[in-house]
Amino acid sequence: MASFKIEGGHLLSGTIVPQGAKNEALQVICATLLTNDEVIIRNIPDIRDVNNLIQLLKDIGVKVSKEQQGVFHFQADELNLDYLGSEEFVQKCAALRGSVLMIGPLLARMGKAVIAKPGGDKIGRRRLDTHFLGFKYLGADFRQNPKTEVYEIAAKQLVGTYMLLDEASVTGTANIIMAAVLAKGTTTIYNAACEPYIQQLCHMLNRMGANISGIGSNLITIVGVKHLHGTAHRLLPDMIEVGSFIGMAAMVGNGIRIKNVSLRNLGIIPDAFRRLGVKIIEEGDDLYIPRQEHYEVDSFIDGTIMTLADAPWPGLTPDLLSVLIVVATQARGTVLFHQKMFESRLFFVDKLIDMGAQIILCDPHRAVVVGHDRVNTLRPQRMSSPDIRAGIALLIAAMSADGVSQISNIEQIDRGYEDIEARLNALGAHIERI
Ligand SMILES: CC(=O)N[C@H]1[C@@H](OP(=O)(O)OP(=O)(O)OC[C@H]2O[C@@H](n3ccc(=O)[nH]c3=O)[C@H](O)[C@@H]2O)O[C@H](CO)[C@@H](O)[C@@H]1O
Ligand SMILES: C=C(OP(=O)(O)O)C(=O)O
Repeated sequence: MASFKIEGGHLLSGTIVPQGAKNEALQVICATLLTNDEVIIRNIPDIRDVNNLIQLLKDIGVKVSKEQQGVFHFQADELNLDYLGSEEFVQKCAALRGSVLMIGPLLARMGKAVIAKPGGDKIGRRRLDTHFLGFKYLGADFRQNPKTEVYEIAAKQLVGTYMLLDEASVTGTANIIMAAVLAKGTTTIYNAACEPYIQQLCHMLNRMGANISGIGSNLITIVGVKHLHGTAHRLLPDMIEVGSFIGMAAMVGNGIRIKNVSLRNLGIIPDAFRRLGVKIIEEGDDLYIPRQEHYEVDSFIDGTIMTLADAPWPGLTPDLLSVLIVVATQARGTVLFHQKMFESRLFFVDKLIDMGAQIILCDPHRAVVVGHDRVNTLRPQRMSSPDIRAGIALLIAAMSADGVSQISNIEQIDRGYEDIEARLNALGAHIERI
């Protein structure tokens, strides 16, 4: 298990370029399974989750070649069907949540998929009901082995239909769309998730010959086609990384420019930081975050205490609440965070409390942060990263602390942030991988 040793108290300045979006990458890489032709994807981040998924695709016979940093060619013209059912493949899938996104394309193309309960963050129960209910609507047969937690899905012919999803699941929606593009007839998905990740997937599929409309809304219509062909696709900048850098710039920045953020795809993210009082200047498609001597939490119009809560897109993504919490620890004022979607994502605040933050964890879903207004800086600590976003939040907290901190289990951070210590050290951070 690797660790970061962080010498805090250094101000960061300069320009940082966000990597390609992890969650989009996981979807569109799986979508390459839908055609015999070559698909080229650009701006692929060099991170653990994406690299593990690419390896899984190679294992099942997809030809993958790297043209240059971030540019990969995929060709799924000869898949190894026997390996798909093997114990080894099923176990490898279990290590990576993104592997679940292979089910839709495999079902559409091969008529069957076998997958173990996927891994990912330890952030509470993460059911897959929406995925399987969607496949069932399309006529698939679903079986679960309760002992091995292996799921088997099979269908001779998927047939389009109307479906109302039980919740707007991000990967669930992507999976159902990928299954429906080659189904017979028309599929209508209501209560669909509509994150930029999903929009990008739909645009790519349409360029491959699919017929998807309603992109960007929660009502998606897919007219099935007989086959898809190759295309080229470029990933958007990772909006969660952009948000993480805004948080970092607010806490320890001395003027930070985040380049080419694709502002119109950030949705409400910059405004969530602005509600904590963080000044963000939009310059073309860049964000410039000046040094924040002080920042003051907004209140609601009626004067009541600010609440920041997650919600399905275009609401605030749950993936940024951990970073927003760290930023709030040094704001002037009080804010209530309500993490509605996940059950265990707030427990990491214990570590911030150990660092001297004033936080009341009301219950697993709600935490009140009373900001220090920079009067007291956080204290250095030894801690472990429970999940990817808590990991980056703790890294930001450690960079702001006066002294040397250590964060273990940084493999969680590596799941989603490319070469993070080198990129932050280039701005003036003092982070060492040990
Ligand atoms: C690989 C990937 O893309 N992962 C993202 C994806 O995970 P993933 O697609 O697995 O997450 P889901 O959207 O399925 O659900 C996330 C959680 O939110 C709950 N839920 C979901 C929708 C809803 O309307 N109400 C509700 O309460 C679910 O029960 C679950 O506990 O979306 C999550 C929610 O944005 C993000 O945190 C993950 O980073
Ligand atoms: C929860 C996340 O990832 P995953 O869904 O892959 O666990 C995340 O990216 O914040």
